[in-house]
Formats: sequence, structure tokens, C-alpha cells
Amino acid sequence: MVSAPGKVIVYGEHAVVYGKAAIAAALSLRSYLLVTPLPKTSRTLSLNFSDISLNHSWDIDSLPWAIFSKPGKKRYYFDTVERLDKELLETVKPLVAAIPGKVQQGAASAFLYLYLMLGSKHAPASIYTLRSAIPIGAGLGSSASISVCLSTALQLQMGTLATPFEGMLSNETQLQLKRINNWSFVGEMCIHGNPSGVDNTVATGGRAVLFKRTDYSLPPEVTHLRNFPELPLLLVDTKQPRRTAEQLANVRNMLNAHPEITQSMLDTIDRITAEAHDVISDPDFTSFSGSPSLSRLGELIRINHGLLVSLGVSHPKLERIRELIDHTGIGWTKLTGAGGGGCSITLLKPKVKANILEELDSKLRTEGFEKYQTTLGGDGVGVLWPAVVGDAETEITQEMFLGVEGMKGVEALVGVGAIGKGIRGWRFWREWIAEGSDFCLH
Ligand SMILES: Nc1ncnc2c1ncn2[C@@H]1O[C@H](COP(=O)(O)OP(=O)(O)O)[C@@H](O)[C@H]1O
Ligand SMILES: C[C@@](O)(CCOP(=O)(O)O)CC(=O)O
Repeated sequence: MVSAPGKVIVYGEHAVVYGKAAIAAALSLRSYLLVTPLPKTSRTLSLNFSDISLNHSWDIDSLPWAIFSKPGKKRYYFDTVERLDKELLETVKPLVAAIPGKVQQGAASAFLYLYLMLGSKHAPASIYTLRSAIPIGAGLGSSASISVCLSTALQLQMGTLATPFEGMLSNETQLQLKRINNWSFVGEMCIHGNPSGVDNTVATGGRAVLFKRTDYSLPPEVTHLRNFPELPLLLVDTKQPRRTAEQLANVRNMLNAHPEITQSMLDTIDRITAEAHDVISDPDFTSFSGSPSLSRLGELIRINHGLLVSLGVSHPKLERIRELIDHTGIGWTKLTGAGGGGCSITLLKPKVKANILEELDSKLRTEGFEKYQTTLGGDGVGVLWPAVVGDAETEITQEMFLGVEGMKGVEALVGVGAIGKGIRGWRFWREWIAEGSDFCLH
């Protein structure tokens, strides 16, 4: 079993697609993918992605291995992939055409593209069962989280990744994370076309990063934010579904229609992110009551949101949440992720009165919005090996994994926080963070 987190973009979404900087952090909400190997005589490959009711099988021997392994097409696990191959994508299309729904087809295409690239026609038959706590299409990086799970599980299965172990050399850990991230970026491209790579980078490595990719043929610049503060954040979901790909197209259209104005807004977002980075990197930064640095971060959040509204990626429901929160005066609000619906984040001022929060909670609930309790800056991708519970004697089966009720049940059975309750241990490729260093992760 593997698991990867979602993310919150605190500053810089959309602008990051155009080479500007963004600050993002891993979220405590995660996806879990269980791989159940089938007997050697079986040649069936099955997906059971229960959150989206995707249940589909293919015959491994009938997959288009020949075209995927043609010279010039075949890419190996150690290759860096910056774009999808159009012909290969076309080959995958008919394989997912029978699956109803764009959401389901996107996930199935990402899986098949990765399976055909990373596997071979002798690949083992397995069932891939996925459950995720991350709301889908809500700006919290659900697609990146599942792409990281798929990339990791397939590479572990094909033997090109090793389960992390104590004493694994730091270089080796970094190399493996780079490969996980590289192939999860491929999954992201299958799902939403033109990603910046910030989501999969955070879902892979966890913690918090300053991310920038000026040249898509080169790895992005990723700076680990070692002292990322525990920001008091309120996360609210509009429950308004939208697709990231559509929101990206809105900004692209805006850039085509008003190039200079749009470019200057993207540049301003870049400056906002840079200033926020300066504020949180200041050794005197504190989020205590009356702290000028917290107000500064808050103002930058407010300005960033205004620019996202101007870029055309807000939604009346996001504006309604912002209005309700602004009336209470408890903090500064912006949309997070692609917008057009999805989630907002509010940086809370210190010492907010409990009764104000309760009243707000009830208003949000009445209007159909959902509040999430989360923490930021946790672990990235991990593997539960062996996937056993209860004194390490019972193997986690597909029935067990699907049988538990809701995400609470999943978390209690296998959650990364369930260590010590019969779970022998999640292992993370953690040592990739060299203290205080900048590093490149593609
Ligand atoms: N739990 C899940 N199960 C299966 N597919 C998922 C899941 N979560 C996300 N996806 C895939 O990712 C897509 C959502 O990606 P996207 O529009 O980028 O939104 P988000 O902001 O949540 O990343 C879905 O359409 C689906 O293809
Ligand atoms: C809008 C963007 O900056 C973030 C999208 O995040 P999400 O898919 O809404 O979770 C796109 C990207 O960086 O790939």
C-alpha cells in the first residue's frame, strides 16, 4: 500500500504555470492505494477507484505494448519526461472510451499511460484499489496525490524503486523521489494537460516548498521551506465542482485577449509570493497576537485573491465565503488551487473568539459549505510494507480496505497516523531534505 498527501497553495497558483513562484504545503488529507497481486495464471488488470465508482478491467496481453515499446517512444523509469506523446495518448483513448464520465476517464488514462510506460507485457496481474480523503476537483491536489500513488506503486512493483529503509543513502533517497515525482508529473499531465508540477512535487516530498519552473525543458527550482510556520488556517470547500483543466484554459484565454494586463498581474503575483517568502524566512517571524509579520502575510493573501478574481478564476460561492468571513473580521481569505469553485483558505488572526467561529461555522454549514480540519507541512509519499495489521499477522485485503466505513475507517485501519495500532509502519523517503539546502526535484 502507498499513500500521498494533497496540498494547499498558499500563494501563486496559476501564475506558477507561467514561470512565476508559488508557495505550497502538504496537507494532512491523503490518498491510499492498495495493490493486490493476482495469481500468476491471471492476465487481468483491474482498477477499483471507489470514490468515483470506477471499476474496470483490461486483459494485459491485449494492451498496446508494441507501440509503447517502439524505439523513440519507449521512455524508461530513469528518463525525465516533460511532455506526453500525442500518438501514445491516442492509443490509450479507445481503451478508456467504454468508461462513463470524464473524471473516471482521466484517472484511467493516467493509470494506463503509466502502466504501459513503466511496465512490460510480462507485468504482473493486479487489482489497484484507491480511496482518498481529498475532495475531488476542490483545489487540494487530488489528481497529484493519486498520480504520486500510481507512480510509486507501479515503480515499486516493477522493481525500479526500493522500499525506503533506515540507512538508505541520502543520494539514493533523492534519486528515488526524483523518479517518483517525474512519473507523477506524467500522470498529472494525463489528467489536466498543462500542470506546473507544484502539486506533484509537494505530494511527493511533503513539507512546504517555494516552487518555480521558468523553463519546462529543465527541472523546476524547488526550495524546501525548513521553517514554514504553523499558520492558523481555515479551509472551506464551496462544494462547487470544477475541472482544473478548464480553469487553466480561462487564464490562457485571458492572456491571449489581454496579454499586457494579464502578464502584469502574473508578475504581481510573483512579487507577492517573493515577499511572503521573505516574511516567513525572516528569523524574527512570529504569528503571535499583534504580529506585524502575520498581518503582512494576511494582506498578501488578500491581494493575491483580488488578482485571481481579475484573472477570472473565482466563483460567486468563493466570493460568498469571503464575504461571510470578511464580515467577522477574523482573517484574510483567498481561493486556493485552480479556483472556479473548490476551496478557500483563511489565514486567521490570533485570539479569534470561539463564539465568532461557532457562528461562522453554522452560517457556512447552512449555506452548504464544508469546513475542513487539517494541518500543513506533513510527510510526502509513503509505503506501508508489509501491508499487514493486527500484530503483523493479517494481510490487508481489498475487502478489508473497501469494507471500512468512510475515511475515518480507512485512517483507523491503515492511516499514516495509525502507527502503533497494529500497523507495523509507514516508511517515507524522508532524508531527501538536506538541512537548510536548496535542491532540485523534477
Ligand atoms: N479519489 C480519486 N479517485 C479517482 N480519481 C481521482 C481521485 N481524486 C482525483 N482523481 C482524478 O483527478 C481529477 C481531479 O483533478 P483536478 O481537476 O486537477 O482537481 P484537484 O484540484 O482536486 O486536483 C479527477 O477528475 C480524477 O480524474
Ligand atoms: C492552477 C494551478 O496552479 C494549481 C491547480 O491546483 P488544483 O489542481 O486545483 O489542486 C495549476 C498548476 O500549478 O498546475
